[in-house]
Amino acid sequence: MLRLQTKTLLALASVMLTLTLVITLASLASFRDFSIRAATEHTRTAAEMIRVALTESMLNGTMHKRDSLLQRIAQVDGLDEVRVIRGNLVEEQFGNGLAIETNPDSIDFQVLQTGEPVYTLIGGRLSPEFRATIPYVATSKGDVNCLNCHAVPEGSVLGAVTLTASIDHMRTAAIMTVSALILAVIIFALISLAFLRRMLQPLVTTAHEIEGAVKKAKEGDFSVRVTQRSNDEIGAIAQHFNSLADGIVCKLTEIRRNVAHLVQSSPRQKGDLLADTAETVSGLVKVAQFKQAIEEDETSEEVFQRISEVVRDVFHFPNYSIYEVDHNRKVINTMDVDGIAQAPTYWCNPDINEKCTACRAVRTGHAIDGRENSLICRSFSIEARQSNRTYLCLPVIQSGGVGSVVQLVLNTPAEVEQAEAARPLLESYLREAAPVLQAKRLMASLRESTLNDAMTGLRNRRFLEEYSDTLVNQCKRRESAMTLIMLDLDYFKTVNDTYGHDVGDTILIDLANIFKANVRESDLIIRYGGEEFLIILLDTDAEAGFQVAEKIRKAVESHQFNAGSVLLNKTISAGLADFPNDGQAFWQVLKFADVSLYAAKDGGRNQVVRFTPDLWVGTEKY
Ligand SMILES: Nc1nc2c(ncn2[C@@H]2O[C@H](COP(=O)(O)OP(=O)(O)OP(=O)(O)O)[C@@H](O)[C@H]2O)c(=O)[nH]1
Repeated sequence: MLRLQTKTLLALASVMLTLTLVITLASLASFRDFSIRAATEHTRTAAEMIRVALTESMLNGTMHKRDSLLQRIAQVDGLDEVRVIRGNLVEEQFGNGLAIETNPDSIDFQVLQTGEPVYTLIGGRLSPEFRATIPYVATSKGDVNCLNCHAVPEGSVLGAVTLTASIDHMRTAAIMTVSALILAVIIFALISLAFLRRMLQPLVTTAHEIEGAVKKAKEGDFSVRVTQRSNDEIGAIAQHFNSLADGIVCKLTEIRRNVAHLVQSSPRQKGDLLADTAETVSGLVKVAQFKQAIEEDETSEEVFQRISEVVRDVFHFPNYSIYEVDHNRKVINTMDVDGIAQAPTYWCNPDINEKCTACRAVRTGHAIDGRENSLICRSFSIEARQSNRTYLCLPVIQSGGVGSVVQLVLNTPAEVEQAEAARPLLESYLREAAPVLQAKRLMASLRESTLNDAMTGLRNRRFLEEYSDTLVNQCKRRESAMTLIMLDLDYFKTVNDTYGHDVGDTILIDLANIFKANVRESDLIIRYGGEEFLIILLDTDAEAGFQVAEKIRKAVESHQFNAGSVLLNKTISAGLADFPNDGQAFWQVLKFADVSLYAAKDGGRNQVVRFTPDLWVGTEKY
């Protein structure tokens, strides 16, 4: 690439060279023209003088001495040869004349014939000479009447004079003049070049400095400044460039400060300030989009799935775990392993699921970095540790406690480095996820509470209303039956009346525990009304259900309820019906269980009555 200064100087040098050439050629041409004109005039004047001298010689009768006259004229400085040729008419009148006058060459001959002068250059390039051959024409109109002596017609050619003059001195003079001109132009060119170079120096240096600074800026280094060398436009460019660079650095620093505030740590700078900042800002934009997405998610499971996608797709970690600490802060649920939702615990000892304090991140609330010492958390999988893997566990703090943990399993030194770089942004994602997870958990527990009975911890009637369709569908899918048992404490009112409501509540809680102890985990126990309960035995027909109901009845009968100062014995009555054997609609079967309960009450209490169609005499809707 040609530099600006070189280009400008080369352009000027070319202009000067062309100018020199033009001046030289123009000078030579005009000089040649001038030389020829001057020689023509000189020779014409000399020819006229010779003609006058010869006329005078004729008048004075000294024509016979014309040879010496011509020789003396030829000695005049600048003339090389003077020769007179007689024309035919003169020879006819006065004879042949001198020998020299009778031997015309081709040019003499042409002039004698035409009566027109001929001017020409002869002698070649080395010693050029100018030759002029001029005719003498007879006239009666001048001072001397030629026709007085010459018996010729008016206008006849009497003869011709040939004059030869060297123009060597003129050529020397021309060369000297042109050389002087060229020298002057060269000196002018050199002075101009030096002046121009000096003029261009600040522009060129400033341009070089700006070029270097822009190159560095492209690599993200905005620290280079340009020296202000003058107070003209170049100086202004340097000044503007510097203030532009200052402005960029200032704005970028401000953006980085804000970004650092947002990610709560200084983003790593790899050298390119602009690219690093752009990368971090686009990372934060993704965090904001992530936040918006999880806020609109319905369940915490969906949020965990999005966190999993971030770890896998944004940060490109193939191996990781996501754990959720249960709301009672006792157990940990494994939400995701390597992108598989609800997968069994893989990268940690499964004991952490049962005892959440075995997870160091949950226990301490700090990030646990296994890179320095992989034994810092003993729950990390032994197999993984033996295969030189390490880990970085980041706790997600929800309402002052650890709500979840994201564990990165790092397989290679490159992944370890990658984790270090990714950590600030990943923690930003987790910070955004924390309140959303907390809100989802709160919503879930609120919803759970509306479906549960606060006193006994059993499901309530609202739960049954929401869940009955699912139950029916399950039954149909499995082609199995379920038994609905309605239960009611006998003479419970007297307990309240005698010992007060608190004792009554304690008895209801004890009763719920007896129910729980006598049915399968998969069965449903619902507090249906005040002291009325519904037990739904899944995959159980009425016959088997009756046995369970009996077992419960006996368990209650034999239980001694603590009424403060005394122990009480209480009994229950129960009625049961079978879905779908007793009825095709759930709420119909429930009604049948209810009427069976009333039959049990009517039958003397402390008994279980299985529904029979004769018990249903009503016609009302269920
Ligand atoms: N302590 C307490 N009592 C309740 C609760 N819910 C309902 N009860 C009481 O349970 C009693 C039910 O009385 P009744 O419907 O007359 O029935 P009962 O006295 O058990 O007699 P039978 O059912 O006919 O054997 C009422 O006194 C209610 O106030 C509760 O949550 N706690």
